[in-house]
Amino acid sequence: MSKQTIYYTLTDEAPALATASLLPIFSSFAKEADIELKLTDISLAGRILAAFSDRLPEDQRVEDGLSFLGELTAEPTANFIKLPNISASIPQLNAAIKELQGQGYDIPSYPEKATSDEEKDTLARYAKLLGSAVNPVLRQGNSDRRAPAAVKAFARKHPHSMGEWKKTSQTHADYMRDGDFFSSEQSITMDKAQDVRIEFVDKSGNIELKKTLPLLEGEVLDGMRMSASKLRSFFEQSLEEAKDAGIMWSLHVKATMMKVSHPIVFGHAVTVFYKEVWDKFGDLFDQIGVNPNNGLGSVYDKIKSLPQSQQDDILQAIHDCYEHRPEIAMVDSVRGITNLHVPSDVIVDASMPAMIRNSGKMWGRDGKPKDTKAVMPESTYARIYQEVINFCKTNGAFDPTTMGTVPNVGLMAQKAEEYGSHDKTFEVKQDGTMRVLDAAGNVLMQHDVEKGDIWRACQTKDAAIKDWVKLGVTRARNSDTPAVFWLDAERAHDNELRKKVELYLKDHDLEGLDIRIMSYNEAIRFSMERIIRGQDTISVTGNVLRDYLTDLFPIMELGTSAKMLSIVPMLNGGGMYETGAGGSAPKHVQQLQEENYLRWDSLGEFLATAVSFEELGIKQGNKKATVLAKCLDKATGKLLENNKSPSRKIGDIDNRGSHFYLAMYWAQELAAQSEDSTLAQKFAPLAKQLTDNEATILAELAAVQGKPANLNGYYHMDLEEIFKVMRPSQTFNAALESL
Ligand SMILES: NC(=O)C1=CN([C@@H]2O[C@H](COP(=O)(O)OP(=O)(O)OC[C@H]3O[C@@H](n4cnc5c(N)ncnc54)[C@H](OP(=O)(O)O)[C@@H]3O)[C@@H](O)[C@H]2O)C=CC1
Ligand SMILES: O=C(O)CCC(=O)C(=O)O
Ligand SMILES: [Mg+2]
Repeated sequence: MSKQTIYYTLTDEAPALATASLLPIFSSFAKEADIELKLTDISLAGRILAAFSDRLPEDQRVEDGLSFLGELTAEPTANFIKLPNISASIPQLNAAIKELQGQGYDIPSYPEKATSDEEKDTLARYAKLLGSAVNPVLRQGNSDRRAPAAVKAFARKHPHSMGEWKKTSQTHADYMRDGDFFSSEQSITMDKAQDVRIEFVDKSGNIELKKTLPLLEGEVLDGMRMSASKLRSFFEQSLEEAKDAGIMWSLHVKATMMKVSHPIVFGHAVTVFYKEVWDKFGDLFDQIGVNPNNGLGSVYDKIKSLPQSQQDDILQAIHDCYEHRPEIAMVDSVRGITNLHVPSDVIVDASMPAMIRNSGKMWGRDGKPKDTKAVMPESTYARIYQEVINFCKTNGAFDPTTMGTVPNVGLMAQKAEEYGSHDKTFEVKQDGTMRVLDAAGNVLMQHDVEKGDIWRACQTKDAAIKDWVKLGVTRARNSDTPAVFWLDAERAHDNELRKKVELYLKDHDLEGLDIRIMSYNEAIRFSMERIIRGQDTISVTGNVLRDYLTDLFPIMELGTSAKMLSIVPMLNGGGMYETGAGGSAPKHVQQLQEENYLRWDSLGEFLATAVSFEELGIKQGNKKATVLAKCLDKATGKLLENNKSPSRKIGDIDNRGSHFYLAMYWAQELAAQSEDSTLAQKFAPLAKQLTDNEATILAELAAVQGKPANLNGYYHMDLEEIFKVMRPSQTFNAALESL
């Protein structure tokens, strides 16, 4: 049998660090089944260098890992393990560029404004790297995320803490009642393949072509607009209400996944909250390049070039705003980082569940948890959070020891819905009309717009929808669990989808299955009523709800979405196995740098890798891979059973310690199994070596804790250095090498 390849991604922050310890273990074990794990760089820094490869000297060029993997998604044998990566906001991108320049890479800075051709080219290259730039390329299939039985059993036995909910809690979700995308959405299904045109028509009738879109037969196209003036009034009103009620105010957007629309929304929040600052210094800010869409951090950054007295005036004006505004939720109260500092700091999918788990409280300036008005302007999805809050107020906090589970089947293939919307999202420059015309010139949809409004289109391909329906039914069948399609009767887009869902469900044997279609509020209530009775309900949702629900429920059920199994069965037959459903945990890197302790839990990597091996067994007949997979799953179960996951605090076993236990249990399982005697013989000595040296290895791992660790970079860490930092046990390393 020829060698089979699994591509293991090198990403950013905590997952990249964990990779330095874990990949050598996976590779050593995999080679016994003729499997090679190839590290492929899709980190933010790697993507920046690849984008400017042509401008760099030979020895500084790097492979374009993302394009490589992107092309490979078309192959039926594609098998990737993807760890979470940074979906960069502009401040993150700038920091990464600065770091690379400091390391001697002659790459251009991010241009604030692009006038020359060269600047335009630079901006276009960086635009491709911004926000959610990796996932839509690699996720060439729909999403299947769930908590495996062993993980669920562990959470029931060792529950994480849950903050108590009081009926008197004043926390609530707030969203626009009018003027948002929800209230203006229009949607059509194409009856034939054709190019449609997106145009802007000004008040004098001049037409500007914004974009031509080639659409396929059966493709669903949506158009919607958010009114800037209504958004601003909404923010103002929400601030006044929070002030009057004496509660905090917090903003939750997803500036990375909705990388064009949400930074603009975020920018409006900044300029409404700090209105007086912008009234007074707006012109100056324009001159020095302050961009509110990049947060208040942009002000602090840009004013450094001004004389001290002027800086003091600006800082005073910012301070004065706090006098009449409600208290603002903090990202880091010790460092004074507010909710409005950086658009990527408060990501709705992770921040809302964290708040709900924490008695509905966010952190105040004094570091104390407080009730908050959680503002998510777009009402489409924000309403579900109010349902959860109401539910917790009535029923108390969820109980991880008894609650059921809500796995998700999410529509995201072929850049479905918001994933593909970025190049069709426009901030309107003057009053007029945005419209979409078919090839014959008929108007398919149109919206009256005003200067500053955000207009966007989304497209969803028929093949993606068909596959999503199939995946939903398959999951319902395989897990014998009711499945709910979350389709809102009030949404134009969902009504188009509903017709297809009803049609495609007929392709499947539904005998004995419980499959329903419900609006969002109904669906979440139904799922929560069941969950507190220990019952499971599959949510079959669109792309944004996929993102939101796969943090929301896992964070209640398991404490973190890092413990999810997250699979992308690709439309062309390959598979991508993602690790967990959360992000790259920047806080964890800080802890490692300060005290050489990494609390990242690699459970997601363990689960994903087992499925990746399992697939090689099924699709390529690699029997040894099947045995590796089974034993890895058993080892993961044992690791959970014996509580060998990393703890949060120094002194215990961290990420590296948990990897050692995984390797030891895995080797023990392989030595003990009888399906493949060659593997059993091969792993018996390793199992013995690791078991005999457990105390020595743990001592070697513990010895490095407590001192700062140097990574020679944050975005572009020194790989050799991180392998050294993450593999400090010579005894363990030698044992692996002896295989
Ligand atoms: N799939 C992807 O590629 C995704 C990428 N991202 C990116 O990740 C970055 C950070 O996003 P952010 O919103 O802060 O969300 P994160 O999920 O990275 O962090 C939130 C918190 O979740 C906990 N956490 C997450 N993963 C783990 C893990 N494996 N082990 C232990 N704890 C974990 C940590 O909490 P605690 O410290 O309390 O233990 C962490 O501080 C952003 O750049 C974002 O774009 C975000 C989502 C998905
Ligand atoms: O693509 C992204 O930016 C984030 C994705 C994410 O949060 C998720 O898939 O859960
Ligand atoms: Mg998410």
